[in-house]
Amino acid sequence: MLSFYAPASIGNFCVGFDSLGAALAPLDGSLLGDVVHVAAASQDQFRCTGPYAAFLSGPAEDNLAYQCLQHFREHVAPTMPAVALTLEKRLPIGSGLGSSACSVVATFAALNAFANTNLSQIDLIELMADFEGKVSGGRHYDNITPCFLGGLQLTAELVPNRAIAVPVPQEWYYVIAYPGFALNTAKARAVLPKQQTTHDAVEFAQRLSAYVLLMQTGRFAEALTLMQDPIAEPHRSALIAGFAEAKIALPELGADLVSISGAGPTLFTICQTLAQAEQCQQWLNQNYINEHGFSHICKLDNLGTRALPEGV
Ligand SMILES: Nc1ncnc2c1ncn2[C@@H]1O[C@H](COP(=O)(O)OP(=O)(O)OP(=O)(O)O)[C@@H](O)[C@H]1O
Ligand SMILES: N[C@@H](CCO)C(=O)O
Repeated sequence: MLSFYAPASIGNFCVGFDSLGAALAPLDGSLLGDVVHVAAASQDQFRCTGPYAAFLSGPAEDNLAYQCLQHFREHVAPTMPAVALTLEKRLPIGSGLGSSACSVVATFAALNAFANTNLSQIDLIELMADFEGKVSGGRHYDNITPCFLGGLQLTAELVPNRAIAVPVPQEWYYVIAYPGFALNTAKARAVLPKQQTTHDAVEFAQRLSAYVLLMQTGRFAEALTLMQDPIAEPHRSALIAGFAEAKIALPELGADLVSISGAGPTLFTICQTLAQAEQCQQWLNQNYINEHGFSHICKLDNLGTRALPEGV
């Protein structure tokens, strides 16, 4: 049996709407992402298990992982032997942590390995983005590529190989807090303005290009000062109960940045020390998350999607 883990990710990474994303690795070593198991079988079978499987209790046809299996069988590897595919759904749906991307990426990575198809990086990313785009109300790569490749990725159709890794400082800690309620990505995209003024478009390009160049040259403190999101945050914060309060409270506890992870409602902070990250996490546990929510202090996951040793 093959088992593939695909990590959660922060879409947009504040400055790069639809263009920048980072994969997450909790400090405590827990698996914050989905796992897909593939084993040989007498005929194709699909199962969804795990803590969030109950939120995908409809027919298999509605599950992205099953749709990816069907597509792979019909269009990529028709001669692949029959498989039993199990999605271990470990991330909440509509979380802003790239939950749908995790299922899609883990499934295609596992099937690509099982069938020895050796698809190129571009072909795999394109397949993954097709399926992510089906449910999220727009085609974007900023969960798919960090989830697949790890690290912080500048990612778009026009980027060579769809992704370029951007360096990050070792010192940054990322506190993520999922408040315990869902926000559908398509709904969070629908509240955004359909057009930007020339001034706003130019400013977005200036901010993102300066940010990436500063990160690339190790000028991390200056890069951090550019982390603002005029594109999505002003329109989405009203959809996320408690976000405005957190944006005020957390900088006083040492957060250098408070922003929305992907389409929300998960929030993330950047802190320079573990002590500051712990203070922010404590505040978020007390003030932002309900009984269904959770928080983690993370570093970036530099491995991306990978095979797990048997028995994990
Ligand atoms: N395996 C799956 N994982 C997640 N969502 C799935 C899956 N299969 C089907 N879906 C459906 O896809 C939709 C995903 O919604 P949405 O894009 O808001 O979630 P998300 O991926 O968690 O968001 P985000 O990318 O902001 O983290 C839901 O309607 C959900 O029912
Ligand atoms: N870039 C996407 C990420 C979705 O998680 C958005 O903000 O809509």
